[in-house]
Amino acid sequence: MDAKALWQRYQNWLYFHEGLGLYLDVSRMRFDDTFVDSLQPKFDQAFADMVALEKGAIANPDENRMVGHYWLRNPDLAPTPELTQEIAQTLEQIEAFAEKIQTGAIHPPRANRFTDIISIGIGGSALGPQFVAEALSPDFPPLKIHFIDNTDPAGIDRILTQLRNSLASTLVLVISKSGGTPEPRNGMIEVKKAYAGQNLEFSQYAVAITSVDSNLDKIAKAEGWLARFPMYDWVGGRTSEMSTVGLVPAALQGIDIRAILEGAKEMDDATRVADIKNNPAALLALSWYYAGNGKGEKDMVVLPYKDSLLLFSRYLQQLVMESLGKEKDLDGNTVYQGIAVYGNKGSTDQHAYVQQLREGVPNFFATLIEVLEDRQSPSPEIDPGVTSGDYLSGFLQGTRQALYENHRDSITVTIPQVNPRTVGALIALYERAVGLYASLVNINAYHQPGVEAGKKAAAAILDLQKSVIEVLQTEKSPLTLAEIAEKAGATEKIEAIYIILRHLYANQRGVVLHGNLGQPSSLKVSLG
Ligand SMILES: O=P(O)(O)OC[C@H]1O[C@](O)(CO)[C@@H](O)[C@@H]1O
Repeated sequence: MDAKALWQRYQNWLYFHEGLGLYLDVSRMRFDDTFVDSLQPKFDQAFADMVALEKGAIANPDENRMVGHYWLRNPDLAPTPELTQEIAQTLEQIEAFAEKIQTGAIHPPRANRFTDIISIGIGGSALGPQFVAEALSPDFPPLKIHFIDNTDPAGIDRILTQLRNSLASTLVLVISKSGGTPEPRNGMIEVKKAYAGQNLEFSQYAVAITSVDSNLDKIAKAEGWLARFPMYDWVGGRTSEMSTVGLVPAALQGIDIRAILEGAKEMDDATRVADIKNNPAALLALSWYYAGNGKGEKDMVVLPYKDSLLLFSRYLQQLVMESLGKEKDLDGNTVYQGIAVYGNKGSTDQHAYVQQLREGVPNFFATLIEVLEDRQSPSPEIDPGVTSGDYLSGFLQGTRQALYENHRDSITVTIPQVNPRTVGALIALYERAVGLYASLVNINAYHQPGVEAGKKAAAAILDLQKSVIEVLQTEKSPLTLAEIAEKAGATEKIEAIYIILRHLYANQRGVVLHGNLGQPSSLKVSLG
């Protein structure tokens, strides 16, 4: 396409949201009008599905749940007056709590105010809060947030060591919708022990964000924690940033949560429009469908050209991949759907993997995120008439152009600045795009059956570990792996037993391995 035609295509397809100052450019996705027309019936269905979802249909049939994250930013849309009221009241409670914490009206027993937060949670109970903290937390927040988002002992130690001298003024948020996920549970237990180690009464520092009557909720209630905030079954983990999960940590850091909600609401209004060309989420879904042939054949590389948006790709990874990565469609057919997402930030990645994007295997499409405002103050000149921001902007355009010239497609999302409104709008944009795309490919975007399989397998390994220890406790002489497996009634699990024992041995957990560690059949095992 010559320059003139390309400029025309750019103008034809450019989407602009005036209120948010947000642009979306899909002109560098090479679909033609015939392709767009061919998808119109699927889009008609997708728009209709979305209307039903917003009205409270059971859009997550396997779990028999409504899907209501859109109500969080516009409570009047909730299907019952009770829900509308509950959403509004919870928001007020969050704000009141944050204010009391920040002013010291609620303070820890041995300090006049809280200075830090440990946020314990995983997946949707961590990624949104992490993304928002990185994007929006002020340089000197009223409370500084630290995350424990795994069951890695060294990772937990790192946070607890950093906070060793300020634990007495550190608030702990335990965030888990189900209230039973092992990683946050382990984190909570370890953190609780650390507080006990400093003679601090954990309940006076702890806040639970979880479903009413979950295991976590019961513990928090029984122990009299500082506060409990409800999480709703009609909000999925990966779409929970605008529920208590995201809003409590954000408010505590002094982030304007009403502005996040407002930005999301404005975007929700824009993405409700049943017209592909005038709906930015539909334009994204169309582009994704085009890029991957409706089968996820191309990966989505997300490159925000702004350091504070670094975690956007990680956030999107869960939103997109946990929602769209499905074996079965809604009719039970095996479809193996999904879109792989990765990325960090521009122009940093220019010096890492953009070489492959430009010249290597063409198995992706890029999403470039542009932020118009360089910084909040005037920029010094690096060269005469040129600033660092000009370089960043130039690198973005350069990458977009270089990719296009080599037949690599890209989408560009442009926002005026990174602020609570635009961050809320970005989240809402992608939530809706995922929902629409799921309808286009006829899958349930709101369940995650695959994760359960991994959780079950992990639980089975921990059960096996118990059986192996029991076998070793009843045997006086060292045993081979085969003997242990047989006595544990798990001959087919000998490899897992070897890996369990190697881990216990490496951590001085009372297991001794004699023989060549690299030759499992030579090993004899005993309790030391
Ligand atoms: O908030 P919870 O219930 O601890 O779950 C954490 C995460 O685990 C998952 O259920 C599975 O990975 C995610 O969907 C969820 O965000």
